[in-house]
Amino acid sequence: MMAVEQSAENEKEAGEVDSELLRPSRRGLFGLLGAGAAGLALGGGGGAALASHLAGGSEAPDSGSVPFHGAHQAGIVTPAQDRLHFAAFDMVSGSGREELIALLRDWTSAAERLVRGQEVGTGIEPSNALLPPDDTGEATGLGAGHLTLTFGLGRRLFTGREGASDPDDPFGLRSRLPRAFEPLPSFAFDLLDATQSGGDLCVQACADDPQIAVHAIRNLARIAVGRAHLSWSQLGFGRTASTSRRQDTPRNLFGFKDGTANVMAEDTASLEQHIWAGAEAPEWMRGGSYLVARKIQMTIESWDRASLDEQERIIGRTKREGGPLSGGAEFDQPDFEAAVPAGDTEEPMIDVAAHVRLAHPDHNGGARMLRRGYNYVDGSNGLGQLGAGLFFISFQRDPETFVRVQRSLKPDLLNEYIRHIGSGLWAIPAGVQPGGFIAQALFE
Ligand SMILES: C=CC1=C(C)c2cc3[nH]c(cc4nc(cc5[nH]c(cc1n2)c(C)c5CCC(=O)O)C(CCC(=O)O)=C4C)c(C)c3C=C
Ligand SMILES: [Fe+2]
Repeated sequence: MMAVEQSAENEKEAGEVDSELLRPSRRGLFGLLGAGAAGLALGGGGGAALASHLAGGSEAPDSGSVPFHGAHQAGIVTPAQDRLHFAAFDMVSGSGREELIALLRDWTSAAERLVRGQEVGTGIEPSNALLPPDDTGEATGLGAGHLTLTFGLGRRLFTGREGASDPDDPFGLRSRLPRAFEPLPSFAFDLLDATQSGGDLCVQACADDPQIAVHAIRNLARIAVGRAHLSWSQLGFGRTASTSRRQDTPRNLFGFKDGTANVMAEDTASLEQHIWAGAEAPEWMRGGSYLVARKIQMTIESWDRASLDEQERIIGRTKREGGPLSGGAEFDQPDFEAAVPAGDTEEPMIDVAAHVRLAHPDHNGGARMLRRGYNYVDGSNGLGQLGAGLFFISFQRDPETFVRVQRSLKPDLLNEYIRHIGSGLWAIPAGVQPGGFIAQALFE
């Protein structure tokens, strides 16, 4: 026990120890000797930890690490980190069930290390210097940065390629398709770009540091080579939702607080009711969820020319405090019946086409989702306009929730300033157990 603590203590400084191996300082040497001594006292275990150090990894999680294993995948109710790298992958044609399972196993092993702030595989030093290192190295020394990796399965894995002649069931999953996993319909005003939509698999990498999230996707893409390829990805730089009451509400690129009325981690009853798939779902999906991603371009230059009154009318909340226009503070309930006299008649304080009215559960049969989106800026278009917007992500027990809310946003005043340009829907299987792999129950 003492020896385990000792090796864990040493491993806390794994990044330091690794670099110190190349240029051993007194402190580095002492750390290694300490680990070595502990290894001798322990026998195999401590020795393995030292061997792991020498191989460029550490076995103890970094203090900023979020556990990978659990009943649900991390990265849903985890307090939203500030950085995103979202990636969609397509299985290479000709690959089948065996390749898919092998890929999910390999991604699991890599993810278990990455979220602990460890290098993948044998790290940045290969066993043979003539070979490329297993890990690309740019996150070495950065720690875990609260990295979460959330894996999703696209509908095509179950249904086969569109237009392919029956029986096209390359992954043997046709009979496992959940009833709720219907494709998203097209919505009014959609201007979707196929090169930024869909995918057989998705990985949502969130972290405190963009380099950690980018490193994770890059290394998962390398591991996938020959089985799946990266089809598109999106960087996000500022969370646009809180997923815990402990977090302050952030702002989107329209400058409004976003994520106020979200389903929060502390609200376990709402999570059970609205976010986690339950008895209605096949067993492998229970405890999972559905992820909808929408890349929504925001015409921020025209928004910036709208008056404050107009901006607040469109959203239905005040810009500074985020309180409902019917009165009260940020977390007070909006009163959609509240009205003010206007000539001979009355005018609702929250416009009939304000975003929060149309998106509110009262307007959608009680439907609720957990929003976890990010701001993005992809550069500019050469006409003085930023390619900027919201990479909207929501988790819900049934994709129908998103469909319902998005349909009710048809008359939304916001639509004049936004365009949906990318879209995807993935089934997010339940969490991974130690020794298991992503979506294991689907293949049993
Ligand atoms: C289909 C779902 C939604 C899309 C797409 C969407 C896009 C979108 N939203 C904002 C800004 C805000 N949204 C706010 C609230 C809000 N939005 C949705 C759903 C979608 N938004 C919901 C369910 C809610 C909560 C409604 C409620 O229960 O009151 C707010 C207000 C603050 C908040 O509660 O988060 C803002 C601001 C933008 C800019 C946008 C597309 C670019
Ligand atoms: Fe919204």
